Amino acid sequence: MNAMVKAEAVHKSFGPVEVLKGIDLEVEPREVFCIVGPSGSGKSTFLRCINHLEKINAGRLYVDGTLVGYREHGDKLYELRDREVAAQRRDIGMVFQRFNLFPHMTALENVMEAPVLVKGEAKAKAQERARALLDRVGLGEKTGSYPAQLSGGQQQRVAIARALAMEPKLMLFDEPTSALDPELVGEVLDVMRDLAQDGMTMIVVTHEMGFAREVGDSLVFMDDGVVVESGNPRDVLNDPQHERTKSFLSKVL
Ligand SMILES: Nc1ncnc2c1ncn2[C@@H]1O[C@H](COP(=O)(O)OP(=O)(O)OP(=O)(O)O)[C@@H](O)[C@H]1O
Repeated sequence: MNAMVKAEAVHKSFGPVEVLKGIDLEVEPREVFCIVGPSGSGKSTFLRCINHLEKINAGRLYVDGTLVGYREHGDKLYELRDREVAAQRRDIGMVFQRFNLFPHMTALENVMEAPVLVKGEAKAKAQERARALLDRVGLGEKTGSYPAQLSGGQQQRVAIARALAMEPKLMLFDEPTSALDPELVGEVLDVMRDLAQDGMTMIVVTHEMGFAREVGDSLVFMDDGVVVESGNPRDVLNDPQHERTKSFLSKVL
């Protein structure tokens, strides 16, 4: 079986600044793969490369065995057309730190939007699934609410339902709880835990070490654009081997 994500010597620079300096990793299907590390270490940039929001400069990045953003011919790479990129992106759901919901649409409309617009799904069918998804994230009573009428935790749960509406095979979470008031963090982590139990493949950039320890199958510690250390989350968090990991964890644990 293909790895769900495979990174081989992935490099990414912004102008002269090299942010990813050769990332190698593999995420297996159904795995909850956590990425931790200090601010500026390149965690978000790596997720954004998987989801076509950034283009890598060197190396290879695969999702489910398919090269991201390029077609390989011999040892040459050709950029994909927009249509092909859009098709690849459909398989990937992304949840950001800020919920990015459409403010003028209800929770239900936010969740239905992409299946109708992007996949051309019939409205009635999209609506039915959107209701079921909102129910699943505990918001069955809030389908008619606008984002401004919802708490941060509720908005983030709508954002998760919206990503799930496209039936992705991979979910990317970029610090999904770090913009929330502390009392709202748990409700979002509960939804993520539920997704993990359902077998969703998830890459989670997080500072929630409790979640990583409990729910994570693998964890990498990134610093300064490289993977410094990786392994089972319990092992890495309880007994870090590298000085940089030890120093970071001593500040956050
Ligand atoms: N579009 C961009 N243009 C220029 N520099 C960028 C761009 N995006 C990110 N960077 C830089 O890349 C570096 C890594 O940023 P990134 O957001 O990936 O780190 P991070 O580990 O996710 O940090 P944080 O935990 O603060 O979100 C930072 O120095 C950032 O300023």
